[in-house]
Amino acid sequence: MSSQELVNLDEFEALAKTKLPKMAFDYFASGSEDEYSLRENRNAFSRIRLRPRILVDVSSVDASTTVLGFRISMPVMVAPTAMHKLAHPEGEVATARAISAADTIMILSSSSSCSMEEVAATGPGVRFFQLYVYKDRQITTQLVHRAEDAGYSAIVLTVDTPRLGRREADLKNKFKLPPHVSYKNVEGLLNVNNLEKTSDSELAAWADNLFDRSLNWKDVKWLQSITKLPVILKGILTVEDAILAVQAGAAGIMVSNHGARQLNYVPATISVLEEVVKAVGGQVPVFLDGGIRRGTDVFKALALGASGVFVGRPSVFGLAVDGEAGVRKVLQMFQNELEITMALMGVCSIKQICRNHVQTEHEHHTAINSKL
Ligand SMILES: Cc1cc2nc3c(=O)[nH]c(=O)nc-3n(C[C@H](O)[C@H](O)[C@H](O)COP(=O)(O)O)c2cc1C
Ligand SMILES: CC(C)CC(=O)C(=O)O
Repeated sequence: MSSQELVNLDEFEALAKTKLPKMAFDYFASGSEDEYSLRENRNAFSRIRLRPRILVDVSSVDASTTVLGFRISMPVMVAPTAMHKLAHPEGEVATARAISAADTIMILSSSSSCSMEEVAATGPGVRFFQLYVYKDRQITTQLVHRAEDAGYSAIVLTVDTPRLGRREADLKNKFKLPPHVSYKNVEGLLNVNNLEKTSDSELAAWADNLFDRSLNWKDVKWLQSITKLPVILKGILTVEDAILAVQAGAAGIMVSNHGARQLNYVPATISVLEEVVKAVGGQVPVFLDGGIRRGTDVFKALALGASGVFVGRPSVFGLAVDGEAGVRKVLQMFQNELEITMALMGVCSIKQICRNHVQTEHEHHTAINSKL
């Protein structure tokens, strides 16, 4: 079946499952431990209702928006996900082409299977570089400078991964990269031959051996001291940390629980978005990822104050199903669903989306109780 026949992301995921080896599919799809947060990332969206306005002239609907000064076709961007060659032989190069064709922003994972230079060489496109801080700060610094040289426009520092969450599927599968897939950005830089086998998952052992667990707020300043690029902090789930992030000079915040792959029992990202926006939204853009699968999800996040959203697994499943064409189709689906949602909500531009367009579960119950 071609990706052109698929009508939603659940179908992409189901088809990806039939195409990929179990070890790869499980790595992409799973969350940590018993996956409470993974289910919540989706379920929390279904608890938010929409309040459409009618009889608005929606003959022209424009979903375009601006992120960090870049004009893009829609407020849906692509989150960093590692190891795209596990999904398709062309890896991140194919993903990058599809994203620039869709005229939106890609965050390239520092753990990509094509190098950041190979991705940059695919042609023009707005790209940010996601950073994991390695114990070896010299190599970390090199990565940041290479990203600058290759034309990346921001550094996205992931702050929720001092260790890898317990992904039981990976442990059971004894996750291991096949010979044709490697951490391209650090190839020849990090000594990976003598890694201590701390876990049955090679990925967890990689993080255990190489990631800098001492990473703390002072390092955000350190990162700013080695780059002129704006620094976005990815993985914030509390108002307290959002305030610290702004104090530390973050140019933006990503409310994210890493696709529910790190700490289980953290809340769904959409359920903490509004309090973070209330605390710091006036100062920096607040983005969200986690469980976005529909145009209506995008709309809900924007109504609760997000400046844009990112999708992780959807682009990987698109890639697995049909390479570059699959990722293009996934992004087209988001654009199309968002535009239809906007029209049915009585909204012609992203700026018109406001808080009154959504009703949370709590508001729904308050409204019912007040009538009793
Ligand atoms: C397979 C996979 C690999 C990921 N790799 C990275 C990574 O290298 N760096 C990072 O900051 N986040 C990584 N993430 C987290 C994503 O950036 C993002 O937060 C998450 O996927 C969003 O949730 P969603 O998949 O429900 O859209 C990864 C997520 C997945 C599913
Ligand atoms: C290489 C890994 C640390 C990538 C990652 O963040 C993930 O699998 O969630």
